[in-house]
Amino acid sequence: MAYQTINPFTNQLVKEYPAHSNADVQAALEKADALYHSDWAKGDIDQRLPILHKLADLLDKQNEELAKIASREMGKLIEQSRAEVTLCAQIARYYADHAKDFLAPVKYDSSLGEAWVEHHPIGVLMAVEPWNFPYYQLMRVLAPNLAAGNPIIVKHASIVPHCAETFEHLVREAGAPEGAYTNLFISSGQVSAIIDDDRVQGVALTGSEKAGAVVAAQAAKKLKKATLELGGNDVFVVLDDSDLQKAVQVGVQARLQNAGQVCTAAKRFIIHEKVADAFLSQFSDAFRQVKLGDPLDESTTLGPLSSKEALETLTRQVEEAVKNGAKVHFGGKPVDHKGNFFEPTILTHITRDNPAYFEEFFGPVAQVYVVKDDDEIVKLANDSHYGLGGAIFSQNIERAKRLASRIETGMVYINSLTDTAAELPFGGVKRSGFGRELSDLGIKEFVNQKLVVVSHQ
Ligand SMILES: NC(=O)C1=CN([C@@H]2O[C@H](COP(=O)(O)OP(=O)(O)OC[C@H]3O[C@@H](n4cnc5c(N)ncnc54)[C@H](O)[C@@H]3O)[C@@H](O)[C@H]2O)C=CC1
Ligand SMILES: CCCCCC(=O)O
Repeated sequence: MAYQTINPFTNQLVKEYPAHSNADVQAALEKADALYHSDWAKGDIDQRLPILHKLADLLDKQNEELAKIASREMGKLIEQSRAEVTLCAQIARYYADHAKDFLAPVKYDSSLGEAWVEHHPIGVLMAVEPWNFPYYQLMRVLAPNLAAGNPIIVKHASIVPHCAETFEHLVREAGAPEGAYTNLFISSGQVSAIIDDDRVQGVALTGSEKAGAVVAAQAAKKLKKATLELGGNDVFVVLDDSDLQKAVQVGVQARLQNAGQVCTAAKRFIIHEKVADAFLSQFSDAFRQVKLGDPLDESTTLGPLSSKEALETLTRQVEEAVKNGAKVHFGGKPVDHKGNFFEPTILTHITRDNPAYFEEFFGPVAQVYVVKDDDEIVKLANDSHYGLGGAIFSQNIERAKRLASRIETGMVYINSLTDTAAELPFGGVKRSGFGRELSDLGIKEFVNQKLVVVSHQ
């Protein structure tokens, strides 16, 4: 697995990073485990939280430089890369300000005596992260666990090594001791060996269902906890009583942000039959306005996919969908360009026997389904192997809330795209994974919630 920076807009190799050896892995494990057994990890949380404040300040100060590194390495529009760096600073500050309260002892009334639950770090964690939010995915694991005292060893995606290395340098510059956060350019086999190591107590993975299944099994074999943030095939429901203009405008953003490479992107558009024609017409018009180009050019509205392989996969998926009966309402093809561009695309008439019906399209390809009532919406939304997020547009909030409760996902947003914020839990069900990141839930995934009881006897 070569760690390479290849600019997705030019497909030019920029830099190759040397892989870390098994000796490097052992050294990282020794440093992380030694830190876990030190007062830094097990002692007062107040010695760790200033690092997160400093990290947030560094992210804000270096936002433009960090954003350019990400846009050049994985193709995200520069404005979206800036927003990602800002979001990372917000997550760092959130845990700097709230972790102490989240991890404070919780008293329990009990007939057995004075009882409370303490929160202790459990040890070294292995994080395995994807390229699509090259900094945010790392911060989602680092911030809560640095506050809690769990050292992190991370394997980032092989196509974003510059982001990976830069993030590690920032964490050290913020004052984190050696062993608190270590980035390793390693293979899947080396990840497996790390998970197997008795000094590692848990695994956090964000990525594909395939990677999640393999890594979670490796963790389970050694009875280690895992959190998995995997793929999604999220619905974007537009009801007959929605603000259609807003639904179209948000729908375009929800499908095309990050060139559609978002686990919680809107992928299955479920439109009430009364507004289907109007929605499709306005949605197509909006796709027609899209400007493909260099992600660093502020006027670009659709950048390239992250890699040649991602473009080949998406092209194959669309071809297969059409072969099995889908209709191309708009777009449908890769763009003849040196970069990895795919046209903004709308597919309709996807029947349940079409493989596309159950597939996630990790790119600017919208599947549109037309339904007649709310029961059909719920049936269609839940007829999926995934259960990550979802969005419902309606001006009848009570109706939307009822639908939100019936949709089998980990998150539902009403009159908004499926978003994320430090203070809100993120995660899904079914093959979208398990566990939650961010909020008060995220910081408790890898702590020992330890009961202490002082008997009255
Ligand atoms: N839930 C989410 O936020 C994301 C989900 N995805 C899903 O992943 C798919 C492909 O994106 P990729 O980044 O290529 O996902 P991927 O699952 O191939 O890679 C994610 C991370 O897992 C690592 N990995 C893969 N197989 C592994 C193994 N056997 N052992 C250890 N590590 C392994 C990769 O090197 C990378 O660091 C997308 O189609 C989407 O479904 C991708 C990005 C984000
Ligand atoms: C803005 C939403 C972030 C989703 C991160 C993901 O694709 O895993």
